[in-house]
Amino acid sequence: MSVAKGLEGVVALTSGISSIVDGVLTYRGINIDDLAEKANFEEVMFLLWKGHLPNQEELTDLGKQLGEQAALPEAVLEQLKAYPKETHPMAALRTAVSALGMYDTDADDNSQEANERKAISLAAKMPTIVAALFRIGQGLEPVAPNPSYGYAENFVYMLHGEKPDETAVRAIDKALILHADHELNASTFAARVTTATLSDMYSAITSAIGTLKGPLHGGANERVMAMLEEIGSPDQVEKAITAKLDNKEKIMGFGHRVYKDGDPRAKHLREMSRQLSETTGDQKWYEMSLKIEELVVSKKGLKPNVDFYSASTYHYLGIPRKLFTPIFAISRVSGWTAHVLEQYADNRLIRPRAEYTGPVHQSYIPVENR
Ligand SMILES: CC(=O)SCCNC(=O)CCNC(=O)[C@H](O)C(C)(C)COP(=O)(O)OP(=O)(O)OC[C@H]1O[C@@H](n2cnc3c(N)ncnc32)[C@H](O)[C@@H]1OP(=O)(O)O
Ligand SMILES: O=C([O-])CC(=O)C(=O)O
Repeated sequence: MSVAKGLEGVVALTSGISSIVDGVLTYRGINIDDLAEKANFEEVMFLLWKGHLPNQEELTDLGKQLGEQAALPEAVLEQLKAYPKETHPMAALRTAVSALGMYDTDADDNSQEANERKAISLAAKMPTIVAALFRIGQGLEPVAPNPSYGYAENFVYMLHGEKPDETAVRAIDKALILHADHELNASTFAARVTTATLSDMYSAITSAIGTLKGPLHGGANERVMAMLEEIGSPDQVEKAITAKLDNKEKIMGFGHRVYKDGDPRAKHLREMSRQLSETTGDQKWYEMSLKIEELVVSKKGLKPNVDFYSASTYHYLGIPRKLFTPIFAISRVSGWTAHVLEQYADNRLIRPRAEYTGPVHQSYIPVENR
């Protein structure tokens, strides 16, 4: 047996959802550059789930369903208030999504129809959970969703309790589009492994959230912000990054298992960060990020991934850093659930092998002789 450590380069399954070919990312064959500029996130969710862009009637219907299903079961809302205050919102989100499964009487109905309904319900409820966790953490009452708002608009509304401004809504909407799906990344793989045992969608999404939380995956965006705050100002960048690299520390938000010549999503987030640095009049975070990019590219040949400029972008939007990875999850649940649907449609248990490297020919020794 030959081992591909980290499964690098292993093609584990076929998928018709998103592709990365020669550094170009597409959802259902549509370049994400196009989607980021022209679509809204509701269209992208529909595209991922159904395989084609919605017509106006389908889009209106999806918006209606998302609005109707955004409220949480009262018991789940009460649970959120009982979680320890210092819990990371990704841990709380993982637990809350798992709890949602217990309040869905169809949780174990794995028909296509029931799973499509659950995909919409999960996508509708995750922003409500994240916004409620944020407000509870601030000692505030959660704000109930407003079904008349669009998806990104409703999320920002539930965070702050007031009608959000258009710039913030469009920025969040675009970020959600850019994070929606990404072929067989670690959290999507986790969701598919869980699904392939014929377990339920809530279990698969719980696995995926736990996997996204890690700093080598979605958890990197929060660490990027921590690094920017730790460095403090553009004139400290060179010293701090050189020290980290000399110390063999990884620079969060750089490098990628698949993209070796740059992540196509990063340019959109870089531009969003630049624009927000101008509109807020606060250049510091964007300038620091640019300097870090220049240094890491020249010293290590590593380019920023999707997590790098999302950090300064969210910061400019007034979002606290503990919510960065939960916002990633709010977007990626669209891709995860699309992959769960695809896995059920043509399932086979996912069970690779391990090369055994432990001791051999050992005998049992009774406890009194050990
Ligand atoms: C949404 C996402 O999940 S995007 C990725 C988010 N994660 C991060 O930003 C964390 C920082 N980046 C990393 O840890 C990695 O680049 C990963 C996890 C994204 C990819 O990992 P892999 O494909 O396994 O690459 P691996 O970790 O083996 O790195 C290869 C070499 O590049 C170096 N390297 C990779 N990324 C970085 C980095 N960010 N900073 C410094 N060095 C790095 C490694 O130290 C290694 O060097 P070596 O060969 O001298 O030991
Ligand atoms: O594909 C990966 O390995 C990680 C990534 O960029 C993502 O999940 O968006």
